[in-house]
Amino acid sequence: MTAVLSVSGLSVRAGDRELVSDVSFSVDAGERLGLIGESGSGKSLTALAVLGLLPEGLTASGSVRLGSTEVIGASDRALTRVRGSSAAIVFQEPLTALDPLMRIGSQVAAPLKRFGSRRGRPAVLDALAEVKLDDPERIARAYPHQISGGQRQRVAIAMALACRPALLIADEPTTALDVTVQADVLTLLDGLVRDRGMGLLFISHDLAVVSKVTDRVVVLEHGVAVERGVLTDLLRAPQHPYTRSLVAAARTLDSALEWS
Ligand SMILES: Nc1ncnc2c1ncn2[C@@H]1O[C@H](COP(=O)(O)OP(=O)(O)OP(=O)(O)O)[C@@H](O)[C@H]1O
Repeated sequence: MTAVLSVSGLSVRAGDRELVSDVSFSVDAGERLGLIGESGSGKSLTALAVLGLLPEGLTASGSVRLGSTEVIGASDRALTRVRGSSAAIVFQEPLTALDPLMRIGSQVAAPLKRFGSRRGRPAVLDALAEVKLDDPERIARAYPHQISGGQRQRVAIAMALACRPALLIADEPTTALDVTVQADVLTLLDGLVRDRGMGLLFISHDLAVVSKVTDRVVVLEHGVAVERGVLTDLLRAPQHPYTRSLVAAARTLDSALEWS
C-alpha cells in the first residue's frame, strides 16, 4: 500500500517554543486516521504543516511527504502543485473557504476549472449533487449567507473534492454545526472517502465523532503523540493517562445522553 501522507519527526516551533514535538504518522490510500487531542494540543498546526500553510513566525522541521513531494522546505511553486491534488482541507468554519460576495456556483467552478474540467455549469451541478445538496440549481445561484451552515460545509467539501485529492484533511469539520446536521455531514464524508478510495486525516477533540469515521487514531497532548493505535483497542484499553481521561469523558457524556 502506498502512503498518501507520511509524517516523520515533525516539529513546529515559534521561536524557542516547541508547539508540536517529533510527531510521526502515515495515511495510506483508502485509510482513515484520526488526530485527537484537546484544544491547543497541536492538531491544527500539524494539519497546516502538512500543507505547508503554517502562519508567519512558525517553522517546521522533520519530514512531511505528500505523495512523492517533500513539503518541508519546498518552494511555493511545488506547494501550489500538490495542494488540491495531493491533499485538500476542509476547515471547521466553512465561511473561511467561501467568498461572501460571490455566488456559490462560481466558487465551485474555480477549482473545477483549475483542475481541468471543461464542462462548466453541468460539472458544478454534479459537484453539488455529489455532496447530497438538494436543489443544486438554487444553491449554485445563492450567496454563502443565503444557505445554512450545514449546506455551506457541504459546499466547502465539494470545493475540496473538485481537485480529486488523494488525501482529504478534515479539521473539526462538524464542530460548528448542530448535532443532527453533524451526523449527516459525517455520513457524507464517510461515503465520499469510501467511494473515492481517498485517504482521510480527520482532526477532532471529540472521541465520539472520531470513532464514527476513523479506524486508527493518534492522540496528541501538548504537541506530543502520547498514544496511537486501532480505535477499538484504544477505546477498550487506553494506556496513557491522557487517553484514559478522553475515553472516560466520552463515556460519561454517552451515558448522560442515554439516560436523558
Ligand atoms: N501563530 C502562532 N504563534 C504562536 N503560537 C501559536 C500559533 N498558532 C497556534 N499557536 C499555539 O500552538 C498550540 C497548538 O495550537 P493548535 O491550533 O494546533 O491547537 P489545536 O489542537 O488545533 O486546538 P483547537 O482544537 O482549539 O483548534 C497552542 O498552544 C497555540 O496557542
